[in-house]
Amino acid sequence: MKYVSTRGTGELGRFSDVLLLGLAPDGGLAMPEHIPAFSPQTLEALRGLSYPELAFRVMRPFIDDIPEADLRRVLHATYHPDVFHSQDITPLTRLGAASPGQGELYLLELSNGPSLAFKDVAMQFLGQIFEYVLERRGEQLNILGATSGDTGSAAEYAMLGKARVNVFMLSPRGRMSAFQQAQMYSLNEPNIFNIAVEGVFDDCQDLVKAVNADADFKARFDIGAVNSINWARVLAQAVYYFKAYFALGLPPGAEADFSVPSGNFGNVFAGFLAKRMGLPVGQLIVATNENDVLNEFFSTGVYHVRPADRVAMTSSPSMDIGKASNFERYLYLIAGSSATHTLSWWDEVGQGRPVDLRGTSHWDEVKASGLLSGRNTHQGRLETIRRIDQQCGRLIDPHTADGVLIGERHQRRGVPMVCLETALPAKFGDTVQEAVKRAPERPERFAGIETAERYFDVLPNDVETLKAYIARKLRETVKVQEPA
Ligand SMILES: Cc1ncc(COP(=O)(O)O)c(C=O)c1O
Ligand SMILES: N[C@@H](CCOP(=O)(O)O)C(=O)O
Repeated sequence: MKYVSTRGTGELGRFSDVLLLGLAPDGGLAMPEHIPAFSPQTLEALRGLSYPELAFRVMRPFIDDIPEADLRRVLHATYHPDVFHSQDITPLTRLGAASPGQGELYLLELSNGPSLAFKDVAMQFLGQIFEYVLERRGEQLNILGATSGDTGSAAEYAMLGKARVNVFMLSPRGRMSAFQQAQMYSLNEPNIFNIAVEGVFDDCQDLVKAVNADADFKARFDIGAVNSINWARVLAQAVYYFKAYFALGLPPGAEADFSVPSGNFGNVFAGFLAKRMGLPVGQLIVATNENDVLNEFFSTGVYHVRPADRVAMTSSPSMDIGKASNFERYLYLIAGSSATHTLSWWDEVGQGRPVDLRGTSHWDEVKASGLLSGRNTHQGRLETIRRIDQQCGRLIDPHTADGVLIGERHQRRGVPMVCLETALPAKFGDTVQEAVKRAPERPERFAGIETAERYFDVLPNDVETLKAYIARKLRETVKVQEPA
């Protein structure tokens, strides 16, 4: 399978190339040349497979430059019950019926991995596959990432002790939960560099893109990416939609709906990918918090990114995002894989102008694509956490609550609604406490983490300062020599 950029300047290579590349040189995102779809028979043959085998079958059409046996080995090492604390890796739990006469509500548990968020599912794969590809090529990778709280720790846990990888992780200073900050900043490892940026998540993400846009710096310092701008992240996330669908035990071809707490649009795009691959996904619900740029688009046809000073601090902080990176992949597909369209739309986005699809055939395509949306607020979040706790005996985190509430609003008679559990409540103790008047349980390994010593540097929102920092840290790191 060959990969191209959403903005169209030539081929990017095959899977291993785009894995290490992260972002395309023209600033676009890597996409497969086409999306292979399973026939109904092939799809049925996936039913009942173990997670690693299912992952192999779903990902294989996109990864044809790694020998089958090696890919299987990597996937079996990644998706191990010891890592995800469940034989099913991503178990599906029935919550009950939202209201009489409506379909059943389910929770897809994605957050039982090392960092207690859904990011682990794909990030653990990235840790393994990076190591495999870098080893084969004899190369080194310096990952530059941006986090609003969960990608950071998932990436750092996945890359801990990896000899060929360093992680530079940008986080918005003071805008993550106390647990999230402690989880990342307490790591004192030679290959991990935590950087608190004076800005919001979007500033961090823009810095990542700006560093990647400097071709000389990127090549000189082997800069790679772990955010969902990296195709491998999205691909690995598509697998759990298949797993959940088969776990529902529906008759062949019957539809299931999914509700996805959304910010950077990676998770819901992975669901859209699964749908395009032939999985009978009906509605894909894009659930946002008060930072509702995506809800605005799906309700009006206008995508208008929010400048940093208009990104609110909310009680689902990991979704405090005003620019959704993977939205570019979605619009690229909506436009029939047209890089010309994406290029002109992102030219507008780059200049702070809206992309307005109202009255166009593209808007018809959007409406036919199955994506719908809704927006939640602090009050709705608290009430949902409380209600699901009381009615179902299940404590959920604030982001998952956004997904559950908006999912319920879109429920269809007789169609199951699967709500993605994107983090565990332990990560957002204050909000959960406010909702149910008790502290969420946390795994023993995180006891008292908030009081641990913290290791991070503070940088201004400035790309040249960041590049100088990376260069200096790599010079100082004994095991990484500055390239000649
Ligand atoms: C807990 C949680 N929920 C939801 C999201 C939103 O997911 P996405 O950015 O893939 O839309 C994030 C961050 O990405 C998150 O950390
Ligand atoms: N919510 C994320 C932000 C980045 O998302 P990603 O999926 O693009 O890595 C976070 O918690 O860091």
